[in-house]
Amino acid sequence: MVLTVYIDLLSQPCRALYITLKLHNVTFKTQYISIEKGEHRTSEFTQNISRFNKLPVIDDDGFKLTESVGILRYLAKTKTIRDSYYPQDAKKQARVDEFLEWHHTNLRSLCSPYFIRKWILPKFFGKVTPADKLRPYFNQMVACLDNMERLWLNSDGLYIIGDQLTAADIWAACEIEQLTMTGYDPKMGRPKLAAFLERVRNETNPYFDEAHKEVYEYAELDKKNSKL
Ligand SMILES: N[C@@H](CCC(=O)N[C@@H](CS)C(=O)NCC(=O)O)C(=O)O
Repeated sequence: MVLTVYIDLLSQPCRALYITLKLHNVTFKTQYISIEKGEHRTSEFTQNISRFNKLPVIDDDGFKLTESVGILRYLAKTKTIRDSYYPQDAKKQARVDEFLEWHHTNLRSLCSPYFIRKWILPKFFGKVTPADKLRPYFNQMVACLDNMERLWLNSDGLYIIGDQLTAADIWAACEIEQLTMTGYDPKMGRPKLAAFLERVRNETNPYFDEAHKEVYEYAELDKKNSKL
């Protein structure tokens, strides 16, 4: 049975997984689930797909798995994933994992709270967070992006780890790119981050743009609306 992937491309880990699969020519069937419409919270989803009610989820011939990084590691063992992308050598793999772990407790934990309050809650649920309540979330996102610039992109390498694209770059770029939907430009004042994002996009296109189609459309729309 062909690998089935349950995703919503407005979700960062879903985009990272989608790009990974496309980059490696893995055959898969996409099952789009709308988080906005609550399709991940139906009893059918809970019973048959995932009790965690989160995306992405894969179903590989009846083997269902959640957590994008866990899925990446499973794919690296069961499909043809380039060694440079998720290396099998213990030390090289540990470097990619080092970033992926940092990502979850930093980029994701410190940037998405602002993204959720500034964009998701008003857009989909009509819940507006007052500016003074938003400020601490904004500040923690800015500090985290500064750390990305200062701590991870401070070497002469082209990517987060050396000169070759790894999964770390995709997980990072997908997280950072979505912040543009809030009207904030993460590249501004961060030249290394700007060059990095451009490089990742160029290296992985057309898949990066395919995955980010809705993100770009919303970012453009919000830019226009904020000018009105
Ligand atoms: N750590 C998980 C995160 C999964 C996650 O939080 N997915 C979000 C979308 S980005 C989701 O499904 N949210 C739906 C909800 O919480 O209701 C991963 O990397 O896969």
